[in-house]
Amino acid sequence: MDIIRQYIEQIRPLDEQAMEAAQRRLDSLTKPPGSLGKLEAVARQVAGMTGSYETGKAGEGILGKKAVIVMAGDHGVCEEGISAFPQEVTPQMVQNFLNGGAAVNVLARHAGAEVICVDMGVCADMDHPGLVNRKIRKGTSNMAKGPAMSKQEAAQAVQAGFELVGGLADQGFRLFATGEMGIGNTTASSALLSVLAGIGPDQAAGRGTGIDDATWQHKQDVIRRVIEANRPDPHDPLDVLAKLGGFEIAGLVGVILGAAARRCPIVIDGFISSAAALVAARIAPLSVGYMLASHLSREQGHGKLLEAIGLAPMIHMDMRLGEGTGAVLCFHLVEAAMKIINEMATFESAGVSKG
Ligand SMILES: Cc1cc2ncn([C@H]3O[C@H](COP(=O)(O)O)[C@@H](O)[C@H]3O)c2cc1C
Ligand SMILES: O=C(O)c1cccnc1
Repeated sequence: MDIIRQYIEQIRPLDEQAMEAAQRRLDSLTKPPGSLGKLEAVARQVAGMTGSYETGKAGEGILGKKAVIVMAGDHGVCEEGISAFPQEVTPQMVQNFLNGGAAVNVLARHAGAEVICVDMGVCADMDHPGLVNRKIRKGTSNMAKGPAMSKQEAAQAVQAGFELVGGLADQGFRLFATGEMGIGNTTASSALLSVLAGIGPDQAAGRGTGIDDATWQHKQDVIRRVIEANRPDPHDPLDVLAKLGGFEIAGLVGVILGAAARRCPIVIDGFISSAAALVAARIAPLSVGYMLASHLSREQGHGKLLEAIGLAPMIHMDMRLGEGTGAVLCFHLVEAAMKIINEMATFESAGVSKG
């Protein structure tokens, strides 16, 4: 797909000089070298993304405005009985996001971030002034019987996410998080992990919204059937995404690539967001430099997913919700890291003796 090739070409490696300057600055601050651990690593990485550690001039936040992009879509594979909740919860939760009552809304308000809610393929007619409509189709096809999406639909969803982030960057947004809503999407994400990382469904699939033992075994069988029915090519990430993904997952792939193309940090949420991140990493390996993994979800397989991308999570909070909740929580840490590198006194300015 030509458009995706163009996106890949827009993603540049991290700026090594800016990272070295950040490291020198970190080592000049009034603390033993390296003593702020991952906060220092985050500050250095963000400097590599943006080209300088000297942020804070943008006004709204130390990096600029911040947004969590919550993409929603339904999944045909729900017909197979793989979730503890019915499909109508997807549009009901979208309404909840729009009313400001979901967990991600509360945490986004706490972090001073906007929630951008996007209909990528919800199985209902949604009409609300606050909802971004990028609906590809009302729900994917049942991937236990054939491809979830056509390759063209998957590319269209990636394009929607990429363009959305570009538009937000034009409005001064500089720090992004991924979020999603879609009953059944842990099944799609587990199937993506299984094929892209070569892990059996018994290791790749977790309990999602909280299924019992029998349903968990059944979910693994469904994933085996899904892979058998589609035979995706593990070396063709767009093929895997189209056959086993979802509209919201494909949209998030575009969001991640779009943030990387704009040299903005993209904080990755839990299991489903990380499945999108793995697809993005396989499409454009340089995009990994712009990713910050937020938390380690309780969902089985999340650790392996992050390992396959080469990311380490910032926090362990025993969360397993999605929506972008863990990622938004980590906005505080990313901003804290940038404040440390910009605002701390140096040994010289504070007159503190070096060791
Ligand atoms: C009320 C409610 C709110 C949610 N917010 C996120 N999810 C999470 O659960 C779903 C995935 O789990 P599964 O694959 O088992 O269906 C996704 O929508 C995910 O975002 C929710 C689920 C529910 C029930
Ligand atoms: O980690 C997640 O994102 C997750 C886990 C279970 C259910 N929904 C989301």
